[in-house]
Amino acid sequence: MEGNEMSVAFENRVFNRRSGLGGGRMGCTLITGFLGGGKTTLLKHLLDHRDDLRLAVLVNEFADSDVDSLLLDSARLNRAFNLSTVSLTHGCACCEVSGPFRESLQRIVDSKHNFDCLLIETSGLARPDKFVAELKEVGIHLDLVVAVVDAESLDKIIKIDIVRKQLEHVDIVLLNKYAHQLLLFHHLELIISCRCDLATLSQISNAEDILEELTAGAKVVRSQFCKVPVDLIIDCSKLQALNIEKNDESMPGVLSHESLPKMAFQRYIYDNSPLQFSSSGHTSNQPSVGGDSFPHGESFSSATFEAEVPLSLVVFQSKVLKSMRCASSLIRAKGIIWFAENRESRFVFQWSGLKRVEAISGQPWESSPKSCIVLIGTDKSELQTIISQLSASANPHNEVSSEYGNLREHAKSFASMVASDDRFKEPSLNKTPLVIFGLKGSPLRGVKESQLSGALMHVVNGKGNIFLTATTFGEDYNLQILLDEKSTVIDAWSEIRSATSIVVSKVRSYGTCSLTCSTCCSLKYK
Ligand SMILES: Nc1nc2c(ncn2[C@@H]2O[C@H](COP(=O)(O)OP(=O)(O)OP(=O)(O)O)[C@@H](O)[C@H]2O)c(=O)[nH]1
Repeated sequence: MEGNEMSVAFENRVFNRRSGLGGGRMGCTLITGFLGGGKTTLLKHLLDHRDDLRLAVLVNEFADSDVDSLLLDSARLNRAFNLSTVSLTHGCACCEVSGPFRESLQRIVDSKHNFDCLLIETSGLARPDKFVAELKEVGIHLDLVVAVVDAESLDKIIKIDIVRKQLEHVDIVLLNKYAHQLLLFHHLELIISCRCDLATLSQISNAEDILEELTAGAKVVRSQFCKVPVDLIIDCSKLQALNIEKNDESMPGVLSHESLPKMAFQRYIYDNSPLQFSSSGHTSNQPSVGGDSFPHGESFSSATFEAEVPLSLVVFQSKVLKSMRCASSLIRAKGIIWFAENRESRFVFQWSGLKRVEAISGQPWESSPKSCIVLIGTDKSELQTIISQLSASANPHNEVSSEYGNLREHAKSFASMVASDDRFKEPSLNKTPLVIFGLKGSPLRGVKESQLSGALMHVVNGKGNIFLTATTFGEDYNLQILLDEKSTVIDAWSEIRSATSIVVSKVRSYGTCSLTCSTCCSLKYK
């Protein structure tokens, strides 16, 4: 597929139809914000908590890939809610896809589904103003522009021109990756998770100062994982409550489609050995990184890596992550990974904000497994290096490394160290050299295993010396570590232990458990 990927999902629920929220008129919310702030997280939250709202969803991706629909799991949504997906290609939505974008809007307007609200997620590098003009053309009334902002990194990214532009005309800003301390009084569990989250109080107040200056009176709402009331984002009646009037004319439609340079994006498809990369219809033996200079004052490039053979986790953590950490211009990476060491699981890989890295698997493959990773940055050569390392990690013979004998020995001794620490659950080893382990939760204290182990993963991966992946199945949340030849077991264990102390001390500082609970006591939370 060429060009930009935009998907339109139509919810086709024929039961319980109501008239649209705005007295028969379909509402429309535009979700904007820089790369990695949490727009897709907000969309997921809205879809999961929409009750009987009939939503049309339109997602725009900067890169030449449908990775966002993979991350949103639109295949599952389509099946569960009878959604249909339409792909729109070619270019960045704010510049080049006005034709397909308008066609999609028209389909929504003409559809018999009587949608309550259209949600549009712009790409993290899009200016919202062009969308506004297109909406106006097809007669869709824009109710709200919501920006999702990474509270931890706002002071760094605010220097980027597009970030400032995105915030100029918003009604609501979700200052994300933080949860307010007052939640303590509602539910202990939330205060604990907030204390394990990313932004500090000083980063929050700094971000609020920046937003006050830039957004001219937008309502700023602190959030964690974008967990805000759905009607804040969707219910048009909220507009009155917030005293916000959206006038389409207030958004400057300054971008002229014709005057903008054409944006070309390339994708790389790993096609077995010898390496072949195809990019926008042309094939080359040399990987090269796509993306022209960005027409909004910054120069961003994107590259997509795809492989239909599994990637070696050993190589991924020793080479790919290393090259990502060395790439100072890498801003965002995301995608789905098929690891040779854990073939049944589909890992969602995320690199965002201040180099936060996670790889979490919760679902088996629903179609043929493959990896698809999108990279966005400002230096093409750095993206190229990462692409080369990704290619090197592809395991065309689909075989598990012959070195696994040694790695298994490492795994066994690491597992015995974990087993000796009573803050951890009993570790296990599977047939690959992965050690599966995790922190104990405390149900009486309202501390879930997933919160503690998730926080541990962020602390450890944030430091960058070792790499933890995670698998989730319902309430179960397990971490996984693969100790390759370079990482010594003792160093890895000492790093995990000190990160555990950080995570546990946060719980101890803020928890107020008055129960005599053996789990808490054994976790030393008191
Ligand atoms: N710790 C933490 N992580 C968060 C929070 N909200 C989102 N994330 C993580 O941040 C990463 C990026 O979130 P996305 O929702 O994909 O961000 P996005 O704005 O859609 O990113 P682009 O599509 O690249 O523009 C993911 O790993 C999320 O799980 C939060 O409140 N706290």
